[in-house]
Amino acid sequence: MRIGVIGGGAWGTALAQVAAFGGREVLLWVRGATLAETITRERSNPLYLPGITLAPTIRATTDAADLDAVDALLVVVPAQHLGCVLSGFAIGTRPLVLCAKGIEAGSRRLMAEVAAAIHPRAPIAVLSGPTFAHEVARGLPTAVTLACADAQVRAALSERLAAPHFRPYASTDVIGAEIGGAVKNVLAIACGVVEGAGLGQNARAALIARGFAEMTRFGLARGARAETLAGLSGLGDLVLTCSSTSSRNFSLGVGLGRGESAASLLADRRTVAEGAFTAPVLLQTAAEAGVDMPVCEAVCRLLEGAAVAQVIGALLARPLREEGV
Ligand SMILES: NC(=O)c1ccc[n+]([C@@H]2O[C@H](COP(=O)([O-])OP(=O)(O)OC[C@H]3O[C@@H](n4cnc5c(N)ncnc54)[C@H](O)[C@@H]3O)[C@@H](O)[C@H]2O)c1
Ligand SMILES: O=P(O)(O)OC[C@H](O)CO
Repeated sequence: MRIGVIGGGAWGTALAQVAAFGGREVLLWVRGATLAETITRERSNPLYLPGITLAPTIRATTDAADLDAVDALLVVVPAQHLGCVLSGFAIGTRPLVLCAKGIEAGSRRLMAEVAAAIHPRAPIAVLSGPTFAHEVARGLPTAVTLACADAQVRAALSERLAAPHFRPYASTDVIGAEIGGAVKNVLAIACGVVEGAGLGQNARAALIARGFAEMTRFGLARGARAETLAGLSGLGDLVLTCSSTSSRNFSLGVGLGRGESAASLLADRRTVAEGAFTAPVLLQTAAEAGVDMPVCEAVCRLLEGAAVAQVIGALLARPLREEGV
């Protein structure tokens, strides 16, 4: 199976490195001609994944038609651009492996819904889990959820993408895998706020646990399975992203917690902090489904400019309730 990767940010480049394991050829579509040339000639992506020497079998292109020659495509562009980018490719019946974590603003659709509307004949898979790109690219051990409804496609993709340091766990729960990845980014911002505001480790652990309850409530309401939400793409990724400044979402939260404005923190960013875009649309979708998500709502208020002390005070002043989802 020849693999193509759409998107030359940190994660697309790291996944190209995984797919190139063992000398297999990989074609990586990126947006800029200079970046494409640097990746192919110098075997590095200094813009998005500095310090990593890429496999010699990775070739980059800016021409969507070049990807007509591959058998399956990993789609690794930010969630808000996925629809627009995918419209530029002819996919037919080839599998699309969606690797972005988010919900499309406006349409309120998950990535699989966006992709299926544009390429209805393509089998859809979702790859998600606790995966900092720079660790994966360095060959450090990583496990992910690979969800796809089609058993044959799922098995073929799992086998093709597995490497000694990269272990896909197969699932049929595409919605569950998507929801874990989208919601954890919002919760990671909340945990960053706790860090930035100096609220302590107890508060961070409480946020992870109550945030997971929110993720589970929302996921179950959307048809996700509880075991997927408790797996790599849900709880696993939540724990990773809520614990480390390597996370762009957590770092954004740290800035908010220190009292910096969302506008200044997001201005001129080259890299994406998906939670900032997912938070408002997640809240709208949750309200529509009658699901209460107080932590995610607090993140929305902070992104809109509310004061940290006020938002934290309101969260803590909610009526006492029984524990559980
Ligand atoms: N970086 C990671 O560790 C990691 C791990 C797992 C999943 N992800 C997810 O992968 C997705 C891509 O993130 P990333 O980290 O590779 O990106 P990045 O932050 O490294 O780079 C930004 C990317 O966005 C692209 N971009 C910017 N504006 C665009 C536009 N108008 N149209 C199309 N593309 C545009 C850039 O070309 C670049 O590829 C996100 O959904 C992210 O949550 C990232
Ligand atoms: O840097 P973040 O916050 O986008 O997190 C990257 C990955 O999603 C971690 O699994």
